[in-house]
Amino acid sequence: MKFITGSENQAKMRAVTRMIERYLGNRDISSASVASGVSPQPMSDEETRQGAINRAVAASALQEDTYGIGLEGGVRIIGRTMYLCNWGALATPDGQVFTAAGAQIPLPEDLAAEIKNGKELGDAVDYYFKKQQIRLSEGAMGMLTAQTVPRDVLFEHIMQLLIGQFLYSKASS
Ligand SMILES: O=P(O)(O)OP(=O)(O)OP(=O)(O)OC[C@H]1O[C@@H](n2cnc3c(O)ncnc32)[C@H](O)[C@@H]1O
Ligand SMILES: [Mg+2]
Repeated sequence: MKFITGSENQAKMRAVTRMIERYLGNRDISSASVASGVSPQPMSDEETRQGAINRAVAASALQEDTYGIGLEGGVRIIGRTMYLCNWGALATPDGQVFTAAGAQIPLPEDLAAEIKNGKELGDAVDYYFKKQQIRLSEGAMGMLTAQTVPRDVLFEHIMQLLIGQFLYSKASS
């Protein structure tokens, strides 16, 4: 079983590697930058989910007999509140695609306003917290939860949901 993650982001790679090793054992896992096919800053659950699916399918297509993983971050608005949203997808070599979403929390109003003005969340978060490259470490989720849920842990949960559905489908087929 060979896996390619459709991103070079270290927070995503940490989550993928840890969860595959935990549930599927020692596997060949690599990463490659692939197109998400959606905007750099997805603005809805639909768009974020599609980005994850596109990355997973593109990563799976890079090599023969390879599973592709796509993880995508975005925001979505409910009423007057903007929430962080994250989606993941696992594409199998035979064309199945599993999807799962992560937990969501509201963004502070100032941060939401920056994103509504066209700023990417990654840049807006660095500016807001006066820190560099937060998206590669604890992420907005980690900063806004006093580090109780850093970005890699959020992605680990999504990976558990993807691997779990995959194992269930294999067991029940
Ligand atoms: O290299 P890739 O895989 O593209 O990783 P990324 O950090 O850009 O992550 P996404 O494209 O999945 O996320 C879309 C945008 O939202 C930002 N983002 C998403 N979740 C974030 C988080 O928890 N903390 C900081 N930025 C986040 C991210 O930096 C992008 O600007
Ligand atoms: Mg990106």
